[in-house]
Amino acid sequence: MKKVDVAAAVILRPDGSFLLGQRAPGTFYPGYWEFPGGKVEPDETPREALVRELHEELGIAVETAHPWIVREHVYEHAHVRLHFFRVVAWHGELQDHVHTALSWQRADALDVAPMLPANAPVLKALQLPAVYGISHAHAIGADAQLAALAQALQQGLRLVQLREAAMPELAREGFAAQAVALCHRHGARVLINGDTQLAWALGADGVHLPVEKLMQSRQRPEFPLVGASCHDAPELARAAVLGADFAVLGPVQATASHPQQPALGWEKFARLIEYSPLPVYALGGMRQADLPRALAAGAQGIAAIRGAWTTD
Ligand SMILES: Nc1nc2c([nH]c(=O)n2[C@@H]2O[C@H](COP(=O)(O)OP(=O)(O)OP(=O)(O)O)[C@@H](O)[C@H]2O)c(=O)[nH]1
Repeated sequence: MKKVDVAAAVILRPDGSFLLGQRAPGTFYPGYWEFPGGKVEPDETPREALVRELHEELGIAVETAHPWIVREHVYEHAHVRLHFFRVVAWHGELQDHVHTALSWQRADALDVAPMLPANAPVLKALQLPAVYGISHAHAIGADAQLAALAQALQQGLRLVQLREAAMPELAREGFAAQAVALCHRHGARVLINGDTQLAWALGADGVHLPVEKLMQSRQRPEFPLVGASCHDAPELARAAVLGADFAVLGPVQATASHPQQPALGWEKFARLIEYSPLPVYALGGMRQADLPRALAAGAQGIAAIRGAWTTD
């Protein structure tokens, strides 16, 4: 079956809600909900199609659209390749010309159904925040890390990785137990790097797979959330095949924590994730100030070790 490229828009409001449209009678999957968008014409880029479709369908002019994930799905009528964009700025009054209804929705509290079958993983990706904080208690000490974690959670951090393979086992378990409890008190999700058993024992939300574990795993670990560390295209492909929820790719810039790894730079980062079905965080020397750059490159956001903690 021929592949059909489609541009799809996650039109986001500052409160995190996004727009869905209900497909009209007489189309494929009538009554199903979808992200606004449509087919890419032969002479268009996906971005150009996005701008045209949103103008035609909704009467709005796109100001800022970040490329995001690309997902393929085989329907009875077509093999579609959906190029998702996150539209964060636009102007004009919303006037729907093609749907039965429009609705602003939140990924964690969807109250319209059914969604088009290709879109379930997209809703899961929409629940990921822009910043992924990675602990380094082994370097700064457990108490300092817990204090920094508490402060970052207070300031809105919602996704955390405990990356403490370098800590002695007992100390690591004690630290992780406190950190998991602290994250959960703040409604943040927390993943344990590399240690499935510890993640189970502590009731963590998932595991984060270091590269060796990613390449060895035959099956997705059974957790609500699975992340994976990647440095190149084969590793990103492996994370997608395994069914991870997101990947971390780096180092984008040279860092003190990984001086031996050559930096990718933003251009190569953007090229590597151009067709990624998974959301990807940029890692390596990242600070809050790098977030706009990361989003423009197509990232989910930034993953930071030093840059996530304000008190070290
Ligand atoms: N716009 C949009 N299309 C989606 C989404 N998810 C998804 O699988 N699709 C598929 O991508 C294609 C979108 O094409 P379209 O909206 O331009 O065309 P259509 O099938 O409604 O009819 P058409 O042949 O009259 O253009 C459809 O096959 C649709 O099922 C989504 O979230 N938004």
